[in-house]
Amino acid sequence: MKIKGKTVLVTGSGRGIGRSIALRLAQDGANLALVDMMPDGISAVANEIKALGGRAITFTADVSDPQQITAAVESTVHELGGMDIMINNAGIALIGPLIDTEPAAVERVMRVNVNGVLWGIQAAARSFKARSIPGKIISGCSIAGHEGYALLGVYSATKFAVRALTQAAAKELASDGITVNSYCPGVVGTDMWVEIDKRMAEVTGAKVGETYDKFVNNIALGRAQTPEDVAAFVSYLAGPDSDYMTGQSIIIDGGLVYR
Ligand SMILES: NC(=O)C1=CN([C@@H]2O[C@H](COP(=O)(O)OP(=O)(O)OC[C@H]3O[C@@H](n4cnc5c(N)ncnc54)[C@H](O)[C@@H]3O)[C@@H](O)[C@H]2O)C=CC1
Ligand SMILES: CC(=O)C(C)=O
Repeated sequence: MKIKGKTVLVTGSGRGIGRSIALRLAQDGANLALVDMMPDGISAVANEIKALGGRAITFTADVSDPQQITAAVESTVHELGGMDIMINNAGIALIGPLIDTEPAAVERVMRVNVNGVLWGIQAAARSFKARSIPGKIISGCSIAGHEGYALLGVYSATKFAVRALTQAAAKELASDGITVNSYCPGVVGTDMWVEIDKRMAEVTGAKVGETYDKFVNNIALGRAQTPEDVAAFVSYLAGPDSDYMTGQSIIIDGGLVYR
């Protein structure tokens, strides 16, 4: 209950990792603003939070549009009486060989994974500074932000960029008492990995399920990561025990990438 009474905005919280983060932080006592491009998921998650006795509001917004994400932050402050923690979780995958990658596909993944995180950092930092509060900004990175993966090359580049933004924002915002960190999961069994596995099968000729199994078999702890594993770490990043940490993109992957 270390974040009881705090207000948290989580992007991409209609399913997968974002949904688990929202539920975990609601259990920790936070009020939630749920943001996603798809309205149905966040509305279901809001109902789950309310059933737990928590408070949640929803905004359908595209993180790649700075106006939409700024509006979501401002409405959260207005409707919930504040916003203390921003979680830039929304992201999309792009799977395929670099030599075949089309400009439009690169632009799309950059707009969501890189620009989306930048606009989220910007909107949150402006809001924290305007209200003179020591907020926390937490973004979704990946093991692919520490190692470039074959057939996930552009996606990996976007996650390296998230690490760079995390470091630069931490340096720029430290004097305002704002901390900026990222979480770097490994192989989490969400819809994103269903898509990665399916597309990898199309590109490499592997059977459906084979690529996922190959990745999971390399995890030292012997199992795929659950969204709840990620949410437990984000709970630490959102709480006061991480107050002295800033500029870090921390791997939590069950033992797959060692840095
Ligand atoms: N699944 C995995 O193994 C890993 C995922 N990650 C990262 O964690 C984050 C969440 O991943 P998952 O939950 O697996 O993905 P997911 O695909 O299951 O869920 C992503 C959510 O984000 C929303 N979203 C996508 N684009 C959006 C946009 N432009 N604006 C607003 N919402 C948008 C989707 O509607 C969806 O609800 C992503 O940043 C991903 O790159 C990092 C490492 C591993
Ligand atoms: C989706 C993702 O980030 C990986 C490396 O699995």
